[in-house]
Amino acid sequence: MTRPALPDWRTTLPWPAVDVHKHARGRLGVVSGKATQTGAARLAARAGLRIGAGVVRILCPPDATAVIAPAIEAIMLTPFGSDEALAEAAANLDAVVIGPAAGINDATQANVRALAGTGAALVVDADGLTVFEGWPEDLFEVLDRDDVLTPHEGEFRRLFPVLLEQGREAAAAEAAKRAGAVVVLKGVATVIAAPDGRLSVNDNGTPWLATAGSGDVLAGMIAGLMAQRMDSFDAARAAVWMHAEAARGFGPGLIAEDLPERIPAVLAALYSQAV
Ligand SMILES: NC(=O)C1=CN([C@@H]2O[C@H](COP(=O)(O)OP(=O)(O)OC[C@H]3O[C@@H](n4cnc5c(N)ncnc54)[C@H](OP(=O)(O)O)[C@@H]3O)[C@@H](O)[C@H]2O)[C@@H](O)CC1
Ligand SMILES: Nc1ncnc2c1ncn2[C@@H]1O[C@H](COP(=O)(O)OP(=O)(O)O)[C@@H](O)[C@H]1O
Repeated sequence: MTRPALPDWRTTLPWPAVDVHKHARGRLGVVSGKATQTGAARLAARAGLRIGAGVVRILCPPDATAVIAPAIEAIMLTPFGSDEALAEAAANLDAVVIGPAAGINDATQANVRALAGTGAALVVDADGLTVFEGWPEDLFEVLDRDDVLTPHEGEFRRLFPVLLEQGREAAAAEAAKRAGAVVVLKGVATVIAAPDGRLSVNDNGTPWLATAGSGDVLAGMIAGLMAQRMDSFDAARAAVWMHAEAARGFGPGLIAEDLPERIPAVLAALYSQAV
């Protein structure tokens, strides 16, 4: 029986070395929303841990601490009370997710800016994108080329109001150039574009992913690979493919909580094909 061709990013997937320790496997942070909106961050954090980041920490507003603490085990928790405190808490992180259920308010904008000033590579999703509707340049000017934006089409239009008229691939390519960052335009066939012109269209999507919180899981998966120092474009391509493969493996009845639990099977299949 012939095996399906391995995805070309497979060779750069981070496998742990024999002498690795948890900090060397990558430190990931996920910014949570307020006390009533913590689920999205917990989904992203769990996905980041499952995909191999060695240490995962949720950074939360102080009021969310009592809600999140009883709902996590391996994941750690640090409260922050201001954007400066957030940047301090993120100082030694390799990658950070901000946006899922973060809140559409000035604090989220300030938090994105503060994180952009740290050494961490960013995945900006959901509210972290929406808060820049009307002034996207304020976001683009603080991004680095290894940061990743993960809009669905609604969020994409908020930052790039007319680009989708060119078609999804051209729109994503132009958006990546304008943003100076990797753009993951989510949808049936997710388009991944880098500011240097690299572009990829994912081919294993499944409508079982159309369920609340699945994008939060994807953000955590991408950032989890970036925390392990995978190139951001490859991390996005790999995570989008594995996210869909996890959903396909589960099938009917899938909810976002199921996705992180399917990641080990997807990773194991990739690993066994490679050895
Ligand atoms: N467990 C949790 O805690 C979860 C928390 N979450 C958090 O909740 C917050 C609000 O989330 P949300 O879904 O209401 O915001 P958002 O996606 O902007 O939708 C607003 C409008 O945008 C549009 N639109 C949406 N999708 C589209 C698409 N693919 N393509 C095109 N258009 C699309 C659509 O407009 P319509 O088409 O209805 O006119 C829709 O009504 C946010 O912080 C999020 O992170 C979620 O992550 C879920 C799990
Ligand atoms: N019909 C579909 N076919 C394939 N993938 C889909 C479909 N609908 C949604 N998805 C995927 O599901 C995820 C939804 O993300 P998002 O809209 O941000 O949801 P949420 O904000 O609830 O987390 C994205 O990865 C998107 O590509």
